[in-house]
This record gives sequence, C-alpha cells and structure tokens, in this order.
Amino acid sequence: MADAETVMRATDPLDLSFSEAELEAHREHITAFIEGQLDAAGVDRAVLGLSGGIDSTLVSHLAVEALGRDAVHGLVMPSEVNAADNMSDAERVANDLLGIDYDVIEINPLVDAFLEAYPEAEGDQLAVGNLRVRCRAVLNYLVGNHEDALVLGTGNRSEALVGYYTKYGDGAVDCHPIATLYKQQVRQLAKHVGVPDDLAEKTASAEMWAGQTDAGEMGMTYDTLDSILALHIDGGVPKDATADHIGVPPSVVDQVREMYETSAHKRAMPPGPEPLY
Ligand SMILES: Nc1ncnc2c1ncn2[C@@H]1O[C@H](COP(=O)(O)OP(=O)(O)OC[C@H]2O[C@@H]([n+]3cccc(C(=O)O)c3)[C@H](O)[C@@H]2O)[C@@H](O)[C@H]1O
Ligand SMILES: Nc1ncnc2c1ncn2[C@@H]1O[C@H](COP(=O)(O)OP(=O)(O)OP(=O)(O)O)[C@@H](O)[C@H]1O
Ligand SMILES: [Mg+2]
Repeated sequence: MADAETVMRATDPLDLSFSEAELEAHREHITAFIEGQLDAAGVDRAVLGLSGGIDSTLVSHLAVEALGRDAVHGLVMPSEVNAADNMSDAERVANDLLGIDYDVIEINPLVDAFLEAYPEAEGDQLAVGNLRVRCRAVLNYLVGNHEDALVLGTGNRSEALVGYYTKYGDGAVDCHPIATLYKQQVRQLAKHVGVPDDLAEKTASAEMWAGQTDAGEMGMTYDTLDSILALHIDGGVPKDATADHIGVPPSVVDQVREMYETSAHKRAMPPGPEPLY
C-alpha cells in the first residue's frame, strides 16, 4: 500500500503521468471516497450510466472495488445516435469485466415524447443532444430513488474545468469520484486497475449526436487541454509562457480560459439574491 511519503507529486506541472505508487494511492483514495459517500448517506447501493466510454468504465470498476459487485447497478441507455460498438462495450463492461446487474433502457421514446411536447426544438442539435443526456439523468434518479442508491458521477477534472458536460444532465449526480483526475490520468488509472487497453484508449465521445467527438467539438485533444489546464488554469502560468511551453498558439490558451470562465455557473450552486433582512 502506498503511503503519503511515497506518493510525491511530480514537480513539473506538465508531467501529468502518475507513478505506480501514485496510481495505487488514487485507487485507494477514490474507493474510500465512494464508500464514505454511501456511508454518509446511509445507503449501500450505487447506480450509474454505462456508455462504454472510459470515464464510466473506470468509475464502475472502482465502485465494484469499493462496494462489491452486488451493490452496483449499471444503466445502458442507447439512443438512435449511439454507435452500436459503444453500447456493446457498455454491456461488456457490465457483464464480462464487472459482473454487475444492469438494464438496457432505450431513451428514444422519452426524447420523442419531449419533442412532441415542444416541437420547436426539433433539429436543434445541441438542445436535443442535451435532452438525450438529461433523459438519462432522470432514469438514473428513478432507479436511485427506487433502490435507495446514490447516483455516481463520471465527470473528470478536465470536463469540470471547461464545463464540458450538460448542466443537470450528466452533471446531475450525488458525487464525483474521479473529479480530481485530468482526462489522461483517467486513462492511466483505468489501465492500472486492469481495464483493457482498447477501452482505456478509446476516442472520447459524448455521443449527443452521431459522429460527435469531444476533441472535434472542443477543437483540441485532451492532451492539449489537460496541459493548458494544468499549467495555466490550475498552475497560474501566464498565457504566453503556457503557449510556448506546450507549443500551441496563445489563442488556444485564450480559448481554454474562456471556456473556464464562461462555465463558472456550472461549478456553483444556482444563486439567489442576498437576504433582504
Ligand atoms: N452565466 C450563466 N449563469 C447561469 N446559467 C447559465 C449561464 N450561462 C448559461 N447558463 C445556463 O446553462 C445552459 C447551458 O448549459 P448546458 O445546458 O449544459 O449546455 P451547453 O453547455 O451549451 O452544452 C453542453 C456541452 O457539454 C458537452 N457535453 C455534454 C454532455 C456530455 C458530454 C461528455 O463529454 O460526455 C459533453 C456538449 O457536447 C456541449 O458542448 C443555458 O441554457 C442556461 O440555462
Ligand atoms: N448511452 C449511454 N448509456 C448510459 N450512460 C451514458 C450513455 N452515454 C453517456 N452516459 C453517461 O454519461 C456520462 C458522461 O459521458 P462521457 O462521454 O463524458 O463519459 P464516458 O462515455 O464514460 O467516457 P468518454 O468521455 O471517454 O466518452 C458517461 O460516463 C455515462 O455515465
Ligand atoms: Mg462517452
């Protein structure tokens, strides 16, 4: 077991790679966190969406380590825009890797019902994509209420810092077990705990519409994003020095800062006015 003294953070803020001791420490830290969250809530079950992507694969794996396979319920929730191989990967994770109970729930009828109620949004790619994500959140909480289970989030530090998630969609959860990890560290930890490489190295996609990739939409890879977040946003290194260090134009650093600033509302409780009295 790694203790605090053997787990030294890298001194180079650009070096986001963990040592084996650090990976083991994160594994223990996160499993203890999951267990602690359930204990504090007085429940002994957890539910989460399984997309076949690496974030949900890692969180479900760590949840099973923390709670045991009988305590974790997976929901595979395909829509018409999900790639079939991602949905079969999600079932592979539930069946072969973890051996947990899971349901496959098609969300198209739910999405269609909303669009029948409000046809004006039909064809609005982002609004309908967010609707798909929020339909899954409703199902997570339906199961969570019914089974007395907490809803586990799968958001990582990279997504949280730039608001790359749907407010009250995949952001609607009871806790965020991998919130401290940049995306590339999610992949490292996944490999460390035994997730097969083909899953750990998969191209990240929100799958809110057909063919969407995170890197395509954000206009940069997670490696670039992570480096800018670590140096400039978390590390306080000035824009030009960050751009030089990473080898990107300063405008890319500006873009990340703008995403960070305009998504501040997603990282805060909804505000109300100060008390009048
Ligand atoms: N300043 C402000 N103060 C308070 N609230 C503010 C606000 N600005 C917007 N808002 C509210 O926030 C809403 C916009 O936020 P939101 O509804 O989330 O929508 P939005 O941020 O526009 O879109 C979600 C983004 O996250 C990405 N995503 C979503 C889901 C999963 C993943 C993934 O990686 O798997 C990625 C998706 O591809 C897209 O780029 C506005 O309609 C408004 O209601
Ligand atoms: N089709 C789906 N079925 C069930 N849950 C889903 C589905 N699509 C998305 N989710 C849930 O929404 C979360 C956010 O999606 P996101 O794409 O950020 O993560 P991921 O798919 O696990 O990993 P990656 O970012 O590498 O694609 C997922 O981790 C999962 O919990
Ligand atoms: Mg995904």
